[in-house]
Amino acid sequence: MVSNVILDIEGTICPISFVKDVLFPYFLRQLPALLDQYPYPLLEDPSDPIKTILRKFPQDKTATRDSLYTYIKTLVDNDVKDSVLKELQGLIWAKGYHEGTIKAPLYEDAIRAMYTWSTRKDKKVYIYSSGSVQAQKLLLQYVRSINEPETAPGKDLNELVSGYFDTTNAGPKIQATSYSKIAEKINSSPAKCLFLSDNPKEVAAALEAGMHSYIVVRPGNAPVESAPAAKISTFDQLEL
Ligand SMILES: CSCCC(=O)C(=O)COP(=O)(O)O
Ligand SMILES: [Mg+2]
Repeated sequence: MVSNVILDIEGTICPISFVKDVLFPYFLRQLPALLDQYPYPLLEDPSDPIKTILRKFPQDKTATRDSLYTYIKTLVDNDVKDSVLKELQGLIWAKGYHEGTIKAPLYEDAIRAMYTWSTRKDKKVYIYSSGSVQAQKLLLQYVRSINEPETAPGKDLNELVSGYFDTTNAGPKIQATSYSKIAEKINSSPAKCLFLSDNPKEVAAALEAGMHSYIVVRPGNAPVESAPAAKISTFDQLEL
């Protein structure tokens, strides 16, 4: 029996287009002004959280403002799941979410299932995304159903989630050991966990760790050629 449902975010509970067309462009618009406020090379300053993150990028990239900008932009343009980039993005997106500029459109079946599972005594919902834990919490704090207008009042779904995992606290999403670690952290055997993701490599890693897993197919996702597991197109197909 499945006791823990672990959800990927992009391409699973929300469209990839929200990340590519809303979140990434918002981040890139804020980036020049953010980098302009510092002298280079970046020196240590524990009192400044942004500078502290920027200094985690490779030292040769932080030598000048332009080399740092080019490096970060290249990571974003290539959708590199770099943990320092993800930490920085979480910090920048916070402004957009809190100001009301950004609201995350979630698939209606995903919202419904999260409510249903989290209110059952025998189920818990977790998140595992390449986005930082801070970015995950923000995204779930400002949610609208994908079928509602952008002006719809936001819902906060964080109370439905029992824990958040990213590449920093669990490890890379395409490695089986990350899923074993998550199971251990939530005091569960992998056999009692179900992982849902759009990425077949992530699904293969979860299966290797002994979890149940399905590939989630949503409009706009990359076509899945060789599938390591069955595909679902809505969470309504799951009988848990
Ligand atoms: C949750 S933060 C925004 C999405 C993001 O940056 C990302 O890399 C999502 O990757 P996922 O593992 O959820 O497919
Ligand atoms: Mg995904």
